[in-house]
Amino acid sequence: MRGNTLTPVEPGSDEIAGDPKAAASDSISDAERELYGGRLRYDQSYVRHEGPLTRLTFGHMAAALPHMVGMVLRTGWKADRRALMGVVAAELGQGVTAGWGLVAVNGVLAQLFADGPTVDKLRDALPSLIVLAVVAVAGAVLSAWSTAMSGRLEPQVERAVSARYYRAVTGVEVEATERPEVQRILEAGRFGTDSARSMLRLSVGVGNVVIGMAAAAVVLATLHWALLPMLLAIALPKGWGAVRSARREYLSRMNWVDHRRAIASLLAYLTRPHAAGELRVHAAGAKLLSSYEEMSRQTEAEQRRLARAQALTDLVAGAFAGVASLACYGVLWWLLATGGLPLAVGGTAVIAIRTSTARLTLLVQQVNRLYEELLFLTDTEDAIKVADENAIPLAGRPLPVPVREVRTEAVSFSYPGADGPSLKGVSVRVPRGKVTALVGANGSGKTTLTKVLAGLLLPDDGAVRWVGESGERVELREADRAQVFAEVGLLAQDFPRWEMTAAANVAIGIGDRPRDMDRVRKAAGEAGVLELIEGLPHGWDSIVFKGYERGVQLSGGEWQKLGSARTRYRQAPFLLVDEPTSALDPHAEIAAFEGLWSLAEEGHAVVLVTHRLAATMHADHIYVLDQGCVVEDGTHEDLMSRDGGLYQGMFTAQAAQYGLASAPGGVPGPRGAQPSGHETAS
Ligand SMILES: Nc1ncnc2c1ncn2[C@@H]1O[C@H](COP(=O)(O)OP(=O)(O)OP(=O)(O)O)[C@@H](O)[C@H]1O
Repeated sequence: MRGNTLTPVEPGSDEIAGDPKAAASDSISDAERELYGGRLRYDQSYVRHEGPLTRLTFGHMAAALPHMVGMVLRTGWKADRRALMGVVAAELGQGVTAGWGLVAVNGVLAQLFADGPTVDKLRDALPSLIVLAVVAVAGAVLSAWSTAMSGRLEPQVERAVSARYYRAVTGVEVEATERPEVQRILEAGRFGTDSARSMLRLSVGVGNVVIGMAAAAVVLATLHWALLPMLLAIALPKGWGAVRSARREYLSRMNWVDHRRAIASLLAYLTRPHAAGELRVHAAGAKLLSSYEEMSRQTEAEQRRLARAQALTDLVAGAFAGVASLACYGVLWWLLATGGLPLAVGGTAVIAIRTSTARLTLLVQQVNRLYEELLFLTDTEDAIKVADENAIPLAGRPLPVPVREVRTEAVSFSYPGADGPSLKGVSVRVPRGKVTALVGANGSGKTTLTKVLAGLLLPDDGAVRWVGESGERVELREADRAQVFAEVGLLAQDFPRWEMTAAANVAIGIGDRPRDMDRVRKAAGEAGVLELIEGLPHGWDSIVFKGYERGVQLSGGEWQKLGSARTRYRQAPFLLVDEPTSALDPHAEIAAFEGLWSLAEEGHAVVLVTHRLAATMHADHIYVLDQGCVVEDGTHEDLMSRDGGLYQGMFTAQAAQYGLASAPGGVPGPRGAQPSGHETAS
């Protein structure tokens, strides 16, 4: 199969917003099919029926524009009101100077067309000429002031909108982020965060031109009423063209979002260190590059389509504006010929119409961009709204102090869009001072259960109770979630590897609270990574990603130790660790398990998810999950005594790899661990 063939999809299946030409570039490439299993376009029904289209009508836009400009101005007001007032004053001033300029031009022309000797006419025109010079200087000063103030204001507005968006998005319930319709809206909002900045610049530009044109319109209207409709007749076709082009551009961008993201990710893989081996040895690099070229050709076809359509729209708008200009000059001719307009006023009108037409072209370009940015900013506003609707509640019932244990009672949970539940009627107890192990086959629901215990996922059915010393309890749904999170330390299977210093990678375990380097070192020591970090040329200031000036590369196991140090540094009472030793060497693994047991002895609750059953032998209580259900639970001894039990089968199979199948007790446990030193938590 050749790499660059494009197959058209079924006719009519993908026309965008009733634009049949959109179908021309909507084809599927072999690369899309091979790497992504089908056509990569933003969800068609969304583009066609939901949010974007409903707001693409001219009326909706006209109504939304003042609202959005108002929002941007309010953001600017909050960020830096002096700069905003400076910009507005400078723009208003420029409009006024433009109006004065025209009045002065009219004065000069009136003097020049008057009767009398030229020297006298020039002398009489001098005051108007001086006004013209002052107006020009004032215009230049005001323009420079506006540039300086906008430069100060724009980044602040962008920061404010971005921070608002990302704050809202990071506060959304994890379950909601799994819902495709929410995910889509949140993702679309990302593209509008810098639109606020552009909108401010464009609003200022549009404001400037509009004020200039309004001044010209006032001057023209006072010269002769008929001149004003002429100006409007030239403006209308260009305005129509601008809105049409912006709509087309926006729809195209929305429709190609997934495609563009996929291309960006293909290129990102080519330079990622962790992919370097396969890129070369498996020749994956060649495949990615050819796919990139093939998919880029598709976007180029789309760009060509847009450029052709834009050219056609410009042509039509230009033709209508040209006809309007001709008519305009015809009326002017007629007025001058019939004596309805003095010659000097005719001259001023010609200058006003010419400068207004030039401004109009600028206005059209700016409104075009403003309209497009407005659509993206509306997406961001929608995303913030949806994020707020699905936000983790900020308040709730306080947890008991201290919490003695967390319980799930007949908890069921299905991921949005999944075929079936990942947890079915699961009841477990996680007491402080004990190690509770979750075991089971891949996909049996262990990680999902830890997310429920952490308060990240709210169950569909059943209850999660946080229980205090004297039995008082708070259910997760009504609990103050910030307090729940404060109780929990996570070491997830795919824990984040922050592209920052080693110190930051540990200290981020307590969020934005002040860093305590003594405790960072202590946590690193307990996780077995202190010597390594302190032996690096830049020690704790080493950036644990190669490519930076102080960058270093850590091995998988070293990263796991750093992740473990982060969780320890957090010092949360409930520790949820998911496969914490998968990359560790045998000695490090034993040390890591020992560490977990000593944490339990200090009073922490440890939830251990692992496939290493030699470690679970010494857990206080073991829950065995199978297809989302707890099918067995008890101590290792209890579970091993169940002939034909799932745990017994798994343990025996693993032990057999070491030739120890017949002697379960003979599998080496963590050094120094107390096999039966913990009470059973059932
Ligand atoms: N984000 C998700 N969206 C939809 N389904 C999911 C999601 N995460 C997990 N699942 C499904 O839920 C089930 C349980 O997954 P979970 O990750 O809890 O299993 P696990 O026991 O931790 O597996 P493993 O041992 O492989 O880590 C699986 O069938 C999985 O496909």
